[in-house]
Amino acid sequence: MRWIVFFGALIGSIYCKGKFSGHQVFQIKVWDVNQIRKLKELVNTKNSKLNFWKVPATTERSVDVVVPPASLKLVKSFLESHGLEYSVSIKNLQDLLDKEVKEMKNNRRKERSNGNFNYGAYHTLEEIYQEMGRIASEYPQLVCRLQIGLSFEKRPLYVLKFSTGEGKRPAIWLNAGIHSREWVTQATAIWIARKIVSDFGIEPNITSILDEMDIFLMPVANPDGYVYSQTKDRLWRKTRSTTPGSHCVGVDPNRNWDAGFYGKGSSDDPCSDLYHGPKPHSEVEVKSVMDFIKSHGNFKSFIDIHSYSQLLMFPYGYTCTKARDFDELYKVGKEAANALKSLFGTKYKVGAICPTVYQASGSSIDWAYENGIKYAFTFELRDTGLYGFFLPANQILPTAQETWLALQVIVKHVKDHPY
Ligand SMILES: CC(C)C[C@H](C(=O)O)[C@H](C)S
Ligand SMILES: [Zn+2]
Repeated sequence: MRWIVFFGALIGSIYCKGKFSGHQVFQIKVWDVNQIRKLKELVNTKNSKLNFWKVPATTERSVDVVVPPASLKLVKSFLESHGLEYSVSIKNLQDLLDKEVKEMKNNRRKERSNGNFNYGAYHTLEEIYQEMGRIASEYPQLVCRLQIGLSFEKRPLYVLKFSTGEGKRPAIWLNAGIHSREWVTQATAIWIARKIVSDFGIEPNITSILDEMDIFLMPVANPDGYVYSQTKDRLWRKTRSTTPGSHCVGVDPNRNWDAGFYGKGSSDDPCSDLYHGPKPHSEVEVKSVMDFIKSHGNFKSFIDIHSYSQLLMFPYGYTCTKARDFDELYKVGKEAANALKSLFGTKYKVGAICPTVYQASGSSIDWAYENGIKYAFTFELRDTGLYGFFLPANQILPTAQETWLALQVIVKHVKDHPY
């Protein structure tokens, strides 16, 4: 009898095993270009089922890769045989996932009983959309929740507009969650929404900015992907659109913009996480933002919030040629990174995308910059790989608070340097 129970439990555990059970994250040090070349071989190993969170790019940047249990031996011998130093930053990815799920469930119970939105927790799309609606209804003179379209799976694309005036005033676009698995970005964005309404009229900086400019904030730029990352695959990055002739789903919404589209640093393989899509703005989530910004016609800044690596970057990504405003953007970026660091000492690297990380074609800020929006920046929030996309919820508030300091530097510079 006991054997049956044992096998039942074993099978049960196999079928109930989490998707990431036994998956480890290796952080690989890269010291020279030869090692980068070697690691690129690993990236291109078909069916290795490796999920690269940070791809081999520069010698200043470690490579983070999720290794499934079946590939642990192979990867370790590959690294050791090529003299590549590595550490195991996450011993069992499933443990972090289980913790996240448990914390979200506990938090949901608390919020249902006390009716408050806990900004230090991760939320579902529905909860974030509800909080956006609540903020708009609490401060109707200052903010409204706009719908700029529907996602591929017909979910609303909501934006909060903060404005104290009429017409098409000079405006700033704050984008978050374009890559669904980067959960700290959606959480940071909804915290910023609450911060703006709480501080307006009290804190001089945001008050003076909103006296002259409008802010548009989109906490979840890829809602379908976000729901999928919460219900099916925590590491989902792309949209959920289907590609005729391919069994693979989704387009990388940060390779789908019409700026260097199709170029190096994107992929034409629908199964790649960097798939640029069949044409520029093929993704309704991207086209809706582009159409809104173009029809408005008076945006002066576009800031796209991602995670992770602690970087503050500006154009270009599709080429390593310097942008004409390189010096000014670098200076503003450095000031913003210093402001961020002043709170908890969190260090950010500042630079143009291509030389700082890798060539990335079709990115949002390259499109913005090439369409006359000079102050275009991409943030990569915490951390540098200890937790990566699984940043614990207890780091949401400090991340949001420090990021807000940096954003205020940028937005104040935009206000003080009209063009
Ligand atoms: C502009 C690029 C380098 C940003 C990056 C990406 O889209 O790969 C995100 C941080 S995931
Ligand atoms: Zn991203």
